[in-house]
Amino acid sequence: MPRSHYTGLAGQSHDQPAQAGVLLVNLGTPDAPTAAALRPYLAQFLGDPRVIEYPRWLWLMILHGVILRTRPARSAHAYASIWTPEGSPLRVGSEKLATALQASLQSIRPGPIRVALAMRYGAPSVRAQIEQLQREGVRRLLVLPLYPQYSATSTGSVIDAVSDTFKQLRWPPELRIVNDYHDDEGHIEALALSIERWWAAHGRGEKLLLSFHGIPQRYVDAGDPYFHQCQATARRLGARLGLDASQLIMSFQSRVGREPWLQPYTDVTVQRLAKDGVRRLDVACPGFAVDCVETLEEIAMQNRDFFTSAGGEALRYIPSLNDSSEQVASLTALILRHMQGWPECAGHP
Ligand SMILES: C=CC1=C(C)c2cc3[nH]c(cc4nc(cc5[nH]c(cc1n2)c(C)c5CCC(=O)O)C(CCC(=O)O)=C4C)c(C)c3C=C
Ligand SMILES: [Fe+2]
Ligand SMILES: [Fe+2]
Repeated sequence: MPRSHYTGLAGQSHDQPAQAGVLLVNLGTPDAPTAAALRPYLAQFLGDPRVIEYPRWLWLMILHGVILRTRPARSAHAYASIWTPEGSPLRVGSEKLATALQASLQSIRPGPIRVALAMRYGAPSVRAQIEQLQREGVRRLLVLPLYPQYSATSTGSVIDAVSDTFKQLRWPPELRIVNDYHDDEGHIEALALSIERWWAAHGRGEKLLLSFHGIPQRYVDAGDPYFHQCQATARRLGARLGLDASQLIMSFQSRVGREPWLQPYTDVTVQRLAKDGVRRLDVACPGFAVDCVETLEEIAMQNRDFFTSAGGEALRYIPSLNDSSEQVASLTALILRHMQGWPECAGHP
């Protein structure tokens, strides 16, 4: 008999109690802060047509012929400066968040909700984790991409990975996917509380800069709602913190390549603020659920240096929500709300 095309669970009892599962998905990260580990990671990430919308064959030639010869070594340097004894901050932080959410859901709905974590690029893959959840009896699945703002390059690509997996399953679970949570009440409150907690411990700077990951302007022109959602998050967070337009600034970081990305750029903005006389600048990155190379190196090191070199005194980075009690509470509520109507999750917390 030929091996079946579809992944099933041969031999598994079909009457085990149904479970609900939550699959958290973050971007992924290299296995080590070395050029050798960066190369396959960047090849998969930058080879994703959702991330680079460019004529396919031409881009693959540039990627493999030019970019993967130079960028891995440069990126490895950035990763080396933030690597921890436990590994990459993005992996460690995402795993801690998953563990904390499992415990939190367990205390409210003992038994039927399982939490797993997948990486869009690298391991554990979306496919491997969905198959694992199925083996554990999950018949209803909520996918929660750890991106508060929807972009086709981030959330859209997670949806691709889930869709590709589902095509291969003999008996896929019932599915829901969180598209974004950029203006979720509980999420805005969690951001505000964590910034206020940080201010209570460290004092307040003159201005608060909210730096989001950038994407090419062309994608927004083509209909990506990302810019609009970043603006909405910034506006709601600013209102909740009682900041006016002169105290709250928004910018976009991590530009790659030559075409225009969303503006204003973070590096240009921090230098302008220093030249305008701002001495103490607070920076938060509400688009990142968990701290990573983009926050810990690009903001807290690179942009801090840009700011002080241009005459500023101190750029203070306010950490992402990570596995804080604020984030665990807001995501627990978000998960239970999205699972409403599923028998495993009946009732309210
Ligand atoms: C070149 C195109 C890129 C697009 C478009 C893009 C969108 C995008 N990215 C994130 C979140 C993260 N990106 C991270 C790292 C990172 N991003 C790009 C490129 C694009 N991102 C590169 C090349 C890298 C690797 C690091 C480097 O070489 O500079 C990370 C951190 C990963 C880590 O391991 O710490 C995150 C998180 C979002 C949310 C997004 C679209 C909205
Ligand atoms: Fe990125
Ligand atoms: Fe970066």
